[in-house]
Amino acid sequence: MIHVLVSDSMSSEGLQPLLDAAHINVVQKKVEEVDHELHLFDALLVRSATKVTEELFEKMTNLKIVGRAGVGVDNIDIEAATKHGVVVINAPNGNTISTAEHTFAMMASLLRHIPQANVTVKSNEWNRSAFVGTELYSKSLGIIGFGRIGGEIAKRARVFGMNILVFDPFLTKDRAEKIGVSNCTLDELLTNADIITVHTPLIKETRGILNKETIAKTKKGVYLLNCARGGIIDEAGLIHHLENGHVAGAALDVFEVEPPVNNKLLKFDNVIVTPHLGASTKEAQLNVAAQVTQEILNFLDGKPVTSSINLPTLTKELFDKIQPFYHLAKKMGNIVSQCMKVPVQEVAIQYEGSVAELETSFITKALLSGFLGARVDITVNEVNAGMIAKERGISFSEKITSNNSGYENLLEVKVFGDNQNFVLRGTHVPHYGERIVGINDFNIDFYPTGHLLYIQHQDKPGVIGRVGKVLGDHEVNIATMQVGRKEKGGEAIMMLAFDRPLDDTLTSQLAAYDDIVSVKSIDL
Ligand SMILES: NC(=O)C1=CN([C@@H]2O[C@H](COP(=O)(O)OP(=O)(O)OC[C@H]3O[C@@H](n4cnc5c(N)ncnc54)[C@H](O)[C@@H]3O)[C@@H](O)[C@H]2O)C=CC1
Ligand SMILES: O=C(O)C(=O)COP(=O)(O)O
Repeated sequence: MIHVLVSDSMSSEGLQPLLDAAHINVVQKKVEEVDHELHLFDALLVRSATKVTEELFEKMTNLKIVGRAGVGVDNIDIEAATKHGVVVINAPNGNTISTAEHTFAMMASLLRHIPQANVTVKSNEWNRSAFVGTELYSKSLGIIGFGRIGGEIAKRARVFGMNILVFDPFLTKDRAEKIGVSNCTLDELLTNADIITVHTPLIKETRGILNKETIAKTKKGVYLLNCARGGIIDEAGLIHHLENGHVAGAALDVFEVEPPVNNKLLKFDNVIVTPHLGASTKEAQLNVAAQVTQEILNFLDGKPVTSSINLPTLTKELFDKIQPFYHLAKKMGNIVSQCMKVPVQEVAIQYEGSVAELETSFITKALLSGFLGARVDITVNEVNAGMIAKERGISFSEKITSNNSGYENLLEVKVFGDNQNFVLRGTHVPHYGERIVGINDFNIDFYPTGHLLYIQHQDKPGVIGRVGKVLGDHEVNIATMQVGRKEKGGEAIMMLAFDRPLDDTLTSQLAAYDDIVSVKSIDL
């Protein structure tokens, strides 16, 4: 008998195939209610309420798979799941429409003061002049984060006669053209939008993307919406601009702390709120429950799953052989992604030497997952990297070459982006480890780990000394340093490694020097 625990409320229609399976025992109870039987369960199904922690994995010793009936997996400790050998799956597109519709409903409500007016009429007031609204028609809607939900909102906004401004650094020209929107810079969006809505994942780059400083750049009287994740709009910054009257109103479905406790935002008349209801429709709940149910059934049946977000199931023998290249490829993808912060159309990987005899498709996916990992909400891995690349309009290819560049094995990745290409070469030396041996046309040799600084500069006396002095003046210790050049006095590169991350002011200071062409900080 297989035991499945469903610990958050879920559509029973969606769960039906699991409930019908004779060999599966489904228990619909909260984790706390089955504390003494946790070791029995093979599968766990959750929404956002259950916190799937390391401690829970330790108690659920028989657990093989966690299914998240929704998109965000921030309530699941993915690293712990992977460590415990538990596959985590989600339902990435089951609630897209519902969340887009909820955002739209919030936008209309905000501009027409519907929640506030509703309260007064029910309190026997009839004050029409207090609730004069604003039309959506011909207003500019700024969408920050143009993935599944952002794209659906744009379609609806167009029908309402709105102008659409999009900011998404990873949106390719092709996809933008297909949907009929044009990408702009964040500043262009901030200064031109009448209404701004955020639909990015909550990651380092997007936490507080709207804050005291960025909101100050918006039009006076701007409306702001967050139906993605609490923290993408910095709550303190929003409060500041509500108090000074710069922001005309805000609609929030999500909060930095949920449920909100003593949150000042709830005190503003021009802030309307819902309790994280984006995905709460019958349809979305049926979709997400049915999707994870099917995936769990496939998985328990030994069939492949399509929306796994952590490690795939690999035989140990195969994994042992490709493990060194897996780690190298992942880091190479990550380095390229951090050096190419522009939309990318193509990733081409080439294998040379002994690595070409292994399961290269898996290594290609590892490289892609390293590349995409910094750009999307869900944890990208070898299982879903190809699918996500395709969704983002990024094509990828792999080629085995008979070239002999002198290395026992060599991986080369070429990335083609908007007006910019990048080439990185890496090798794995047994008993010595991973090495990056080439960047664009330059030969170099460094260990890809920790905090790195990649500097393109002119090969002139004093440049290296100046870099050393700036870092020294800031008490930054250089752990290792490699330089490469093509010809005397021409273009050159430096790769420096540090024991701690560098702050942005330091990289900007270095980038300002005449003979320094670019400075990119890389964290692995
Ligand atoms: N309120 C609710 O109940 C729900 C909230 N969500 C949240 O909505 C968010 C978006 O979901 P999807 O559209 O399905 O995800 P998605 O992954 O399809 O789209 C996210 C987009 O954000 C972009 N992005 C990444 N970093 C960025 C940056 N620094 N600046 C601007 N754009 C950036 C990505 O390129 C991508 O296009 C997720 O965080 C999800 O958790 C999702 C469903 C329901
Ligand atoms: O899918 C998501 O990311 C959501 O935020 C929806 O969360 P929920 O399942 O409604 O608790």
